[in-house]
Amino acid sequence: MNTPIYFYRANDEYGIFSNFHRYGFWEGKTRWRTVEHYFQAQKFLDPAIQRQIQRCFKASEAAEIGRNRKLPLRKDWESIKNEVMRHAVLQKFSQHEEASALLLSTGDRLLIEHTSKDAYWGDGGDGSGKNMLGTILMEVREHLRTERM
Ligand SMILES: Nc1nc(O)c(N)c(N[C@@H]2O[C@H](COP(=O)(O)O)[C@@H](O)[C@H]2O)n1
Repeated sequence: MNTPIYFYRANDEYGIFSNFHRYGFWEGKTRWRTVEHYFQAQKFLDPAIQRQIQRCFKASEAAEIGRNRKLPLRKDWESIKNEVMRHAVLQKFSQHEEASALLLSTGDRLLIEHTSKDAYWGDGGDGSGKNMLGTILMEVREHLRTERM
C-alpha cells in the first residue's frame, strides 16, 4: 500500500508542499513571494493592507498580519478561501518545474499537512483535521497530470 507523505516545515523533506516554501508566483505584474503571502493578502479588500502583506519579507510575517483579527476580514472569506488556496497552489506548481516534477513524482500517495496547529488546512496532528491543503495539492497534482497527458 502507498504510504502517505506528511509535510509541514518548509525546510523538511517535501517542505516544497508547504505554503511557506520560498516558491512564489507571478499574478499579472505582481510577484508573490510565497503562496502564504498571496493567501493572507486575499483576506482583505483594502489594497493598502494587501500591499503591506505582499511586501513582507517572510511568509510568517505575512501570516501574522493576515491573522490579525483587528483588521477588516472580507465578509465572504469563508466561502471563497478554498478557491483562493486552489488558485495559488496551482499557480505555484505551474510556474516551477522542479516543484511540479516533485508533486507528480508522488503518484497517488496521500499528501497530508501534519500539524496540531491547524485542523482545517492540516490534519490537526492526530488525523482528525480536514487536511484541506493536502486535498488541494492532490487536486492540483491530478490537474497537472491530465494537462501533461
Ligand atoms: N506554519 C504554519 N503555522 C501555523 O500555525 C499554521 N496554521 C499553518 N498552516 C497553514 O496556515 C495557512 C492558513 O492559515 P490561516 O487560515 O490564515 O490561519 C495555510 O497556509 C496552512 O497551510 N502553518
